[in-house]
Amino acid sequence: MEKDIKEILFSREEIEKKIGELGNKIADDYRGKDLVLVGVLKGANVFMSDLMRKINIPLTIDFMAVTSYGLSTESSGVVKILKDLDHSIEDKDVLVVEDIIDTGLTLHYLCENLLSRKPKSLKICALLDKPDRRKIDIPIDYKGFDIPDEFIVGYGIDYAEQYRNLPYIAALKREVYEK
Ligand SMILES: O=P(O)(O)OC[C@H]1O[C@H](OP(=O)(O)OP(=O)(O)O)[C@H](O)[C@@H]1O
Ligand code: HPA
Ligand SMILES: [Mg+2]
Repeated sequence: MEKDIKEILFSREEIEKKIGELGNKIADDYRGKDLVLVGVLKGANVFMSDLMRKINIPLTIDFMAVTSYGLSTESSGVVKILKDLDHSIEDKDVLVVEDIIDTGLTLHYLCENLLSRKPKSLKICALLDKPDRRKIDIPIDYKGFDIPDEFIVGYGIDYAEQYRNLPYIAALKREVYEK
């Protein structure tokens, strides 16, 4: 896997430090509320499991699985729901946990869908923000890092379902996906 990596953008240690800061902020803001973390599978799986252990207040978790990239580096523009939430979010304080916001199409679609279920509040926590490629504006309430316009892998994030198990966040060499 390492031979396909162009550059490591954030090390395991940098990610851990940032998630500690995000977790503290979220715990302060949601103390006394009915917090539900909604993880967006599969990409946010690793981020979600580290983040929730840094939010030191009572909370519940749930997951949705959506996909729009498939085996490509370009969004198909069609967001497909593969798995829905297990529980109702009506009157809950929902925080969507996402690994990366690129075009914004996935979260735009997801937030519209979640808002129709009448949560008390809906906010977004994203580890990575790639603003150069945005097609739809998405307000990010809790953000980890800004990233350049490169195709990213690692720490849960894939190219064609590979590289999710890298412990760091990296840019993939162009030659790997421009064949
Ligand atoms: O802002 P966007 O351009 O919509 O891209 C961001 C989304 O794309 C990726 O998911 P993907 O569709 O690859 O599914 P996955 O999480 O299973 O990898 C990523 O995990 C985000 O959910
Ligand atoms: O840079 C990316 N890498 C992997 N998956 C993605 N989905 C949107 N952007 C990306
Ligand atoms: Mg993907």
